[in-house]
Amino acid sequence: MSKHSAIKVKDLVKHFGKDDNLVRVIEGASFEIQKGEVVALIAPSGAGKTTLLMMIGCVTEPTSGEIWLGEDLVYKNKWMAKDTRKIRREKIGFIFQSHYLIPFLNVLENITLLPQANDVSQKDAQIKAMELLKYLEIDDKAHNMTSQLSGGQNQRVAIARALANNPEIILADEPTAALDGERAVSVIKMLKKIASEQNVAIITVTHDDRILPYCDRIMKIQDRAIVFE
Ligand SMILES: Nc1ncnc2c1ncn2[C@@H]1O[C@H](COP(=O)(O)OP(=O)(O)OP(=O)(O)O)[C@@H](O)[C@H]1O
Repeated sequence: MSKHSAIKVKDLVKHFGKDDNLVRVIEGASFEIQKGEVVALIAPSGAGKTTLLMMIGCVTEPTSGEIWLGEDLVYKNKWMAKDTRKIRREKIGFIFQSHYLIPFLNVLENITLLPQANDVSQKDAQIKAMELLKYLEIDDKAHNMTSQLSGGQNQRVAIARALANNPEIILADEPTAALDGERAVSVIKMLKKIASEQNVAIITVTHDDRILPYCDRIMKIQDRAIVFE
């Protein structure tokens, strides 16, 4: 396991159902993603992009194989840790197509909710949240309700929320799908900056050709295996 590796997947298999209802989604996928890399994951609908992301994110249990996150073997034919939620909280930030911000909380409260649930004090959570909002250039919106923000601004808040626990890995599922061209590019540029400045590995599922030039590598699911372009 290299020191620079953020994600390593070996012989990963995922099937849903069995017998007549067996769906083979991933068959023997192996790949490695380095810290600081932004990788686009592209494949046709139903090919298994979300399933792959959710296995790496310790949400969906694989059928077999190995998953390493940094130096930790988190899955080897079974979850290796008793508490997969803890791994998720400590190592991973998720960003989705719909930002899933809570409409009746302001921007700052949305970002500090999870760290506070993880026993970070309100003061420390707010200091970190303000740092992130400054970094993402929306600190002037800290006390606004999310309903008062544009789609692109809300997606930045969702990025700040994903970063609030200092994750080693960000998993993004079509983070720019709801945005127009300029805002989509601004969000991917932001992710690229985070990856290189904070040494975070980012996998982003996308159907959006506009963001591919900003990614370091393009990963595809082809014949149930992973290939790089
Ligand atoms: N819980 C489940 N039970 C059974 N089959 C499932 C389940 N979740 C996903 N699948 C199947 O696994 C395959 C991959 O689904 P997945 O959602 O990962 O694809 P995707 O590439 O993300 O698709 P899209 O681009 O449409 O979001 C599909 O055939 C889907 O029907």
